[in-house]
Amino acid sequence: MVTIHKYSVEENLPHKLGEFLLQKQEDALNHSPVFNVAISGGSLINVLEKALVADKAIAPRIQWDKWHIYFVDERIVPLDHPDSNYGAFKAAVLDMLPGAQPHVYPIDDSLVDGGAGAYEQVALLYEQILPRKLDLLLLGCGPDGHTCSLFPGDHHKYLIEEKQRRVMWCHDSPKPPSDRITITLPVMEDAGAICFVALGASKQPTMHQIFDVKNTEMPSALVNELFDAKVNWFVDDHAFETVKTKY
Ligand SMILES: O=C1O[C@H](COP(=O)(O)O)[C@@H](O)[C@H](O)[C@H]1O
Repeated sequence: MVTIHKYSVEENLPHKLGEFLLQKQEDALNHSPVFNVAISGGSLINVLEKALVADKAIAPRIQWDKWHIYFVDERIVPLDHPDSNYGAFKAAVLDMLPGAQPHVYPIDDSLVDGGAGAYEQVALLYEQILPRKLDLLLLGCGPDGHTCSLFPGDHHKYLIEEKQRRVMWCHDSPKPPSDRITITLPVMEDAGAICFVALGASKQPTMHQIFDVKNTEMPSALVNELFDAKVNWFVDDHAFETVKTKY
């Protein structure tokens, strides 16, 4: 059974997420010198800024020098482009840190020349950079139920069905920018924990499909089904308002 952490605006979800991340940090550092976490882009980044930078009860307890931060997906644009997941994280979090910086591993497409096979090279390179087992994956969930750059529909099924390659690419994402690099399910299978964050009334139909209908055509619902015991969802009461099933 997945674990749902549901909060109202007054209950301050970013603070609760911050406490959860502190616990995950402690769990990891109890058995390892580093905390390996991979993050998404999109709306998650603003929540991370609130939880890890703006929250004065959480921020001083984050041991940034021990955090190794990877990305679960990236849009193929320059890293300083507003659509870059790394760029968004840098602007919202990294540039705001007053002291120690984490070790950060962007998915950097400028490492290849853009010729034939360039995307495959970026994916293969990132596969070598990613640790086999990440302590935590922090995921978003798009309105169509996509997570990372794993999109629903027959056209993108090859990404969901991939069993060998841990990092893949696609050229025709239904959500722009169209060229993307993404982790695949084997990375999720090996991860210690998975945590989704989904906020706001605009996510209501998606939450209904995932938690009532259990529509596993949606990659986020499939992640629930495959990895249930280690999956957490941080949701606000707006996003979860129309979910009927009790969790
Ligand atoms: O394009 C992307 O979208 C998803 C979901 O974003 P959200 O803004 O609806 O939360 C995100 O998790 C992913 O990393 C990103 O590339």
